[in-house]
Amino acid sequence: MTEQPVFLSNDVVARPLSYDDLIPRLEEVLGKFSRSDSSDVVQPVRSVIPIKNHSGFLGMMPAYIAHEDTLCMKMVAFYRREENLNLPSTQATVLLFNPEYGNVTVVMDGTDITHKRTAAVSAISAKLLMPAQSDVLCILGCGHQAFSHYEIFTQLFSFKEVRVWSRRLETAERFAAGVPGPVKVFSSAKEAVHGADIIVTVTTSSEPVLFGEWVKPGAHVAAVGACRPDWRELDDVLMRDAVIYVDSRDGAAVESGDIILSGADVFAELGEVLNGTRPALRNKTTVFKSLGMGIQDAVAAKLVFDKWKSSQ
Ligand SMILES: NC(=O)C1=CN([C@@H]2O[C@H](COP(=O)(O)OP(=O)(O)OC[C@H]3O[C@@H](n4cnc5c(N)ncnc54)[C@H](O)[C@@H]3O)[C@@H](O)[C@H]2O)C=CC1
Ligand SMILES: O=C(O)C1=NCCCC1
Repeated sequence: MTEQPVFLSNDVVARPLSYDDLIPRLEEVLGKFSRSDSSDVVQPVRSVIPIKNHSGFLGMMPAYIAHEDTLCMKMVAFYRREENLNLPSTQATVLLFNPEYGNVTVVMDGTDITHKRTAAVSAISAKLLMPAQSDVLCILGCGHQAFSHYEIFTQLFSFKEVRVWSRRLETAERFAAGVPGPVKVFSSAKEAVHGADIIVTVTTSSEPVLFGEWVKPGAHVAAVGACRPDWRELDDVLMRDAVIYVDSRDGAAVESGDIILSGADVFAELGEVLNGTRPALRNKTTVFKSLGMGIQDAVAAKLVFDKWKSSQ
């Protein structure tokens, strides 16, 4: 009944977690989350405490998915890392519980889960909201999330051009050398963004890095960084002019500086678009403001554990 929990290291977690498995599961759970009549999915807004001495935060992300009886908690520490490139900006651990007894059955490194489920949700937003003809992908920020976003976006879609920019040119050059396909490195974000159909922002910046006046009308932006109420990646012009989609309205109202400080209205949750209760306004400039959700980690962790068990 209360056996010792299994520990799965990041190598073990990363192997079985494929985007092909992840995307349909994420679409399903996002849809359920956004149904007002559904009690199948329980997930409060993340509770976050500051780690004052280290410019960091610790987020607790519990989730319960009743129909598959998955009880999960991710704990994620994240930091503002403008200066110190040798320290990680995000560290996550995922726990799976036995829902009947309440004991922890599995402890997993949450690194790969966090990289892949975040990129997969951005890709879902792009599938729904990017212009029908999307030739140019631009990624601002060249860290871990940039790699996972590059991986899934180039797997799912065909771009004629992939562009990158980061605060430091050498980081962008290292990124370009580390991915399998051709990438154009830019030393200016404005030039990188010019004419792009999809823009992914994956920086640890707390100030805007993307400005509305640079963005091509009709483009889609997946905004992944700036997960604190006083942090920004996007300026007021973009937030005012674009149609804003989020993963969770409740989360966005509490955690997203881009939404709170610009006063922008949220048009829809991604789950509402997946359910067909709100439209995907593909012809307009759209922003998907991602904050991350415990249910996303729960479905990813369940996939990993089921595959691991069947391989034993
Ligand atoms: N929405 C979600 O579900 C999730 C969001 N995140 C957030 O995504 C962002 C990226 O995460 P990682 O790739 O893991 O971080 P990372 O530390 O690996 O990479 C961050 C990148 O941003 C660049 N950068 C830092 N400050 C900048 C500035 N002022 N202007 C432009 N570029 C700057 C760095 O040079 C680096 O290339 C973070 O803000 C993180 O908190 C992370 C996980 C999940
Ligand atoms: O959902 C997550 O995981 C994270 N969200 C925002 C900040 C870092 C991790």
